[in-house]
Amino acid sequence: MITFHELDLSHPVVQSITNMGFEEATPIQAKALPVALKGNDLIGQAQTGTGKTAAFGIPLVEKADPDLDKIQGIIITPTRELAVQVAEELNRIGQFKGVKTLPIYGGQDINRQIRSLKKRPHLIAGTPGRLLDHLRRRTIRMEQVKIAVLDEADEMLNMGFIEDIESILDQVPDTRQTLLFSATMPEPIRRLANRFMRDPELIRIQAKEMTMPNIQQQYLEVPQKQKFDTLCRLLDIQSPELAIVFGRTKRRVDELAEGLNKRGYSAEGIHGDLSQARRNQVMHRFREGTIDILVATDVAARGLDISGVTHVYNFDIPQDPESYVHRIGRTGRAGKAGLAVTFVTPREIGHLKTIERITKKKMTRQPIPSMAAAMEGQMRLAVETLMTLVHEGGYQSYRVLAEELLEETDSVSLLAAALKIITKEPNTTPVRLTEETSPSQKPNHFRKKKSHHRTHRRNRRRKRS
Ligand SMILES: Nc1ncnc2c1ncn2[C@@H]1O[C@H](COP(=O)(O)OP(=O)(O)OP(=O)(O)O)[C@@H](O)[C@H]1O
Ligand SMILES: [Mg+2]
Repeated sequence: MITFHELDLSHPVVQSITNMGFEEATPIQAKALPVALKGNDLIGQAQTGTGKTAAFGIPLVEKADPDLDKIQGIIITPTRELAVQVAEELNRIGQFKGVKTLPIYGGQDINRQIRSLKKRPHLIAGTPGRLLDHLRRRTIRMEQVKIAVLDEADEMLNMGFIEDIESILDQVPDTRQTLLFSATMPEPIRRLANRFMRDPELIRIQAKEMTMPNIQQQYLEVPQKQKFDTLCRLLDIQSPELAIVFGRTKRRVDELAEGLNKRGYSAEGIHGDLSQARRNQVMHRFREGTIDILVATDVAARGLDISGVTHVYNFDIPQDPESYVHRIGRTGRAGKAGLAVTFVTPREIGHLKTIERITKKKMTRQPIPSMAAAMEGQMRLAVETLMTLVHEGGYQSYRVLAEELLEETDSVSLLAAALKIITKEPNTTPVRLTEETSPSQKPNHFRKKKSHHRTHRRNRRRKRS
């Protein structure tokens, strides 16, 4: 194990890392930091939730000069939410050194961004389209950029961002250092990446499986029409602290969020058709626990780090194994435990097997839970709620009333009635979902279809986020 003191970092950087509660470097950090600090290009691959952000964030902050009022590093991310999150983590790493990072993304008022840029951030985390926009307007200049990072590099290339990324990197001085990170790095992507990089060192944390061992993986074979009731029962039985439910399309996400609310769960949906203000609001409410179920398209599959996500439900089976790995990786982060449950219709079993083969990990089959099991789960939760209160106290003012009641009625009847009141009995309000098609049996089919036509790429990008 390597502590951050052994890594030759400056005092203010060590101070902020300590302040963030990091004690030891994670394996990818231990291997990538010395290479990145030395100034070499690198391709870093390690499983989800293992601290890749700090693996590039620490060198970015370490190499930035807080007294130079110029942009000195850029991080390109596939989604807006990820740009925001990466900027936040880098601001924490830079807090004592005085290195500031600004997120720049589409859907936010450009004039407001221009005003923020005038405050002279040292680092920028942004999405490709909006970064290019600022470069064209010359509101971002990159003459002083020394490090460029592509986070979730393979996803950006899948999404057809390659030309945008090339145009951005074209404007960064050739002497720059380039770092590329992702939990998944298919071979063709690595070859392609070499175009942007000089002699990159490949740093891979070798693992038997693509997924983290602390994520328990299960699947249920469920007919399409029973999926929603099954999800509700699982939620009743498992009572997740925070859960993400992934749906295939935007319509699916809207319908699922609405259906869950009808049945008394506190859920909100996020996808690329919502206004950016709304997307930010939903993420904020989920992070602080105001809602406990986030229903999402794959827009939330990459990189998002929300502590307390205990469960991931793939309501619709993901399109390809990479997407599966990233989706379930929203739980089980930083060593915590997590449970991932995937629904598969009888005709999708072949697709599930493909995912298992590529991730080199078997999912455990679970039966469809019964209504009685859901009821039992909710009763157990009621008892837990009650016992927590008993231990915590704070019900003194109810004691006299309780004693009076006990004079007239027996204690078991009283307690049983009280439990019935606090138990949320399974709700069976009818909910109808529009049918969705299954993913293609050829998991990577859309990746092979390359188009260099700009409008086409833009359309596809919009469809995916
Ligand atoms: N050395 C460390 N010690 C303890 N916690 C850490 C350490 N490094 C990072 N973390 C925490 O671990 C969590 C996951 O980190 P991060 O988001 O960087 O993972 P990632 O590898 O980028 O995952 P993904 O592939 O999903 O993007 C974060 O909450 C981060 O603050
Ligand atoms: Mg990440």
